Amino acid sequence: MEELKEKAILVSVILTNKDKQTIEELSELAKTAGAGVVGMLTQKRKSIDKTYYFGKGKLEELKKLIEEKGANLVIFDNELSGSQLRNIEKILDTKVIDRTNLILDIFAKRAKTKEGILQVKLAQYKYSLARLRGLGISLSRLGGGIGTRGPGETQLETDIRHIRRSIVYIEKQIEQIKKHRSLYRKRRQKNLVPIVAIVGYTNAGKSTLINALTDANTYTEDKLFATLDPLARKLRLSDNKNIILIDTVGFIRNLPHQLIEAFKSTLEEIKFADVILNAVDISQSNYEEKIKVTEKILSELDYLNKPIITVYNKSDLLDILPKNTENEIYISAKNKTNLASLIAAIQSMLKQSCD
Ligand SMILES: Nc1nc2c(ncn2[C@@H]2O[C@H](COP(=O)(O)OP(=O)(O)OP(=O)(O)O)[C@@H](O)[C@H]2O)c(=O)[nH]1
Ligand SMILES: [Mg+2]
Repeated sequence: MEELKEKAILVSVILTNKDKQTIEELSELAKTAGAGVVGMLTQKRKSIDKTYYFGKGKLEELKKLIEEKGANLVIFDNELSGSQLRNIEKILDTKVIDRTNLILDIFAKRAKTKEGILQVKLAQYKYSLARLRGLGISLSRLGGGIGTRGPGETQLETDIRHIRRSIVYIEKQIEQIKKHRSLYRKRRQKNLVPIVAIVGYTNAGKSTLINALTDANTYTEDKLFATLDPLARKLRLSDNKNIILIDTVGFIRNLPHQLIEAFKSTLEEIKFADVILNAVDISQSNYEEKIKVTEKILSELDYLNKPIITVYNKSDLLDILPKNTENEIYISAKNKTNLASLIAAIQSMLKQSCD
């Protein structure tokens, strides 16, 4: 029997001209999370409405669209505050979530290892805490003092306390796992095996590439965030030297900061890389923007000073294959095209960084 899907309407408030393509990505995210997209609504605005995020007229239009399409979920491309979520939900009488929550949900579904699960939980708790705190402020603004201390507020306080305690508990567990991880790393470093980390926008083909280069059987899928946990695989080069290839979680524009925070220990694997491969899906028209997103996240993590090879993947979908340069290699991980050039580029980059 087919799974009963949530029927979602996507809403995007466009504040700048650059925001155009994000609703398509939101649609991919919604599908990855298992929702069916039944409608889309966009609005251009100069500024954000504090109470409803966007205009009230548009909100009425959205309500009609929900009825018309029989939708039971509304997903906002923009990040909403706790009180905005609540206000919109009240008017629409339908579940409302924002992009951050959607991404967190996908991560929660994908997480398999203990560390992955803990990291996602941590991010989700931090997300909830921020939303609840916002509500706390808006509730206390309703007047404060006698009469406003209803059971609702008490419940809110209990919830906040519970979440805070859970956060501390999870952080301790993650710290423990981190220690184990660094032991492994030290052992690897002792063996002086160079590390090559594959990073890049989600769905660029990172896991396919690691599979093509080694006999790893990493999970790949034409969905966003197929990989959450870093996977290390040994690759023996022609000179009989080994390198370690590391697959990493995919990046996305406006990656929720709670997730970057929570996944810092996983992303730390990149810190110990000798060379970074930035995998890019060259078949996408906006691939340059995606390179920038990856570079921005790398720079936020302070890893941009490492030698980087840009690996233009999916070049089988191009009509003409552009020429490789020293740090730009065109490959097809799927067809295993040009992998020898990529390995040669890695070797030469490693040599340079050792000299
Ligand atoms: N045409 C073509 N498709 C490819 C190529 N490499 C990967 N793909 C497809 O692109 C999709 C994503 O591949 P993955 O390897 O899962 O991508 P990823 O970067 O690991 O994605 P996340 O783990 O979600 O961040 C899959 O459907 C692959 O089959 C390629 O060289 N050519
Ligand atoms: Mg992957």
